[in-house]
Amino acid sequence: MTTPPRLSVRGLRVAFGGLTALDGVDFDVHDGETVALIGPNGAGKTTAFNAVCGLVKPRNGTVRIAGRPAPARPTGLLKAGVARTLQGLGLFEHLTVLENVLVPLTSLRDPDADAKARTALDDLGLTAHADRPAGTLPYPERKRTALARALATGPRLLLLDEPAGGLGPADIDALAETIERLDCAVLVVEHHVDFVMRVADRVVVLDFGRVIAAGAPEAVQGDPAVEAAYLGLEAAA
Ligand SMILES: Nc1ncnc2c1ncn2[C@@H]1O[C@H](COP(=O)(O)OP(=O)(O)OP(=O)(O)O)[C@@H](O)[C@H]1O
Repeated sequence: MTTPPRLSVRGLRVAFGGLTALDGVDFDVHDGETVALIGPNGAGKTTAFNAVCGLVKPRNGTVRIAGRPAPARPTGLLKAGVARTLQGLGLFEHLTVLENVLVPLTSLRDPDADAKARTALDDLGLTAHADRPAGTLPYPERKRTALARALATGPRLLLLDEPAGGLGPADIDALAETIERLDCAVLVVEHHVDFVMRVADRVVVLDFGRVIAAGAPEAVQGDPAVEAAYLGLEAAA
C-alpha cells in the first residue's frame, strides 16, 4: 500500500456569498517536500491556506492529513502534527518570547515543553530575547518567534502564510536557510518570487480560484499562462 500524502486537498470549493474564491482546487504535499502556493492578489491563496487550517469551511472538497480528514480545531491540528504561522503572527504581545513558544506545547501537555521551546528559540537565534515581551521586539524577531512557536511542536506538516512578507534580504536569506533545513512537509503561501524559487520543490499556481499550473519552480516560471497571470505582471511592475 502506498503512503498517503502528508496533505491532500481535493476538489476544494469555497464561496463567500456570491463570490467563488476557490473552484475545484487539488494539490498534495508529501513528506519532506516544500510546496509553494502562489498567484496574483485575490487568486485564493489565503483562502486555500485557511481551508487547510480549518479557518474557512469549504462548500465542497476534502482536506486530508496523512489520509485522515483534517481536524478543524487548533489543538486537533497540533495533535495531527500540523503547525502554522499566520500573516498577522498572532503572538501574545504581553507574554515573553519563551511564553509564546510554550503556548502550543502546553496545550499538547508536552512533558518536555520547556526544553523543546528553548531548543526552538536557540535554532532561530532568539535565546537572548527569551524573557522579553514579544510585543517589544522588532518585526523580524517577532516573526521568528511565531516560526519558533510552530517549529517547537515538531510538526510533520508546517503551514506558512507569507513568511517572507515584511522582511529584508538578510532575514529572508536566513528564513530560506531555516526552511531548507526542515525535513517535514511544508506548504507556503508567498508573494516573494525569488524566495519561492529558492525554497520550493514544487509550485502550485492559483488564478481566480483555480490551479492554472503546478510543477517544478523552473517549469512553472516559464509557463506562459503563469507569466500572463502572475510572474509577467510581477516582472512588469
Ligand atoms: N472573508 C471573506 N469574505 C468575502 N470575500 C473574501 C473573504 N476572504 C477572501 N475573500 C475574497 O476571496 C478571493 C480570494 O481571496 P484570498 O485572500 O484567498 O486571495 P489571495 O490569493 O490570498 O490574495 P492576496 O495575495 O491579496 O493575499 C478574493 O476575491 C477576496 O476578496
